[in-house]
Amino acid sequence: MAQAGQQNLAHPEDHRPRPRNVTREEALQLEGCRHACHVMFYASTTAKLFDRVPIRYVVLMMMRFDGRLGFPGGFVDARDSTLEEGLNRELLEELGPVFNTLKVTEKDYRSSQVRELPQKGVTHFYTKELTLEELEAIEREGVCAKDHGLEVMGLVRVPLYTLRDGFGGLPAFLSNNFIGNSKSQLLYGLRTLRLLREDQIQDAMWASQNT
Ligand SMILES: O=c1[nH]cnc2c1ncn2[C@@H]1O[C@H](COP(=O)(O)OP(=O)(O)O)[C@@H](O)[C@H]1O
Repeated sequence: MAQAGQQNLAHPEDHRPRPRNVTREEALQLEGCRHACHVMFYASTTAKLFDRVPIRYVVLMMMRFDGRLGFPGGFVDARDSTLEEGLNRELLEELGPVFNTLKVTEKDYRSSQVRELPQKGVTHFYTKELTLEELEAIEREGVCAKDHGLEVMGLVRVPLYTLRDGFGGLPAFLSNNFIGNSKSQLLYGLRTLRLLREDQIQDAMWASQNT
């Protein structure tokens, strides 16, 4: 799986080592590091905001217990025989009973990144397209999940449009605080799945940083 395109968004004056892309096989051979898996669920929609602005895709992230945005998922541990088993276990805890039947599989795997600090760890990223009905079932049943109101404060939809003021929508969303490399994973997902064009992504990033 090609790994190009997932960029590290560290501040230019931040001299900490950047996370680096590795293949799944390389990642699994690394010793002494924890593995975490996260997934971006998305679904296409014909809905329009104010009957005018096409939503195009519903992309799910979540507000975490620490006030930062991230994707559903978490650490894989010794209980789990595969990365996907660990991810599906986390999804059941965070998002609830839908994940007794809906499963993320190896074919949904997209990329892995290793970071050295504060401690060595690997984050594996998955994307999975759902029907709008499946995605809405996750949103509805999420309130019944074990972690709801604790580790998960709520699911949020990522606005992919930019409003006429040039900031509302995706640029404003990108100005939030994101956990780890989840912002870079979001942009990577939007880019590689072609949910947005490259110029739309660049414009939104520019507006987010300069407005
Ligand atoms: O959406 C994400 N993308 C990438 N890394 C993340 C994301 N959410 C959390 N992390 C990182 O993954 C690791 C596991 O955190 P998380 O809070 O998901 O696990 P847990 O629920 O098992 O405690 C931490 O190092 C955290 O910084």
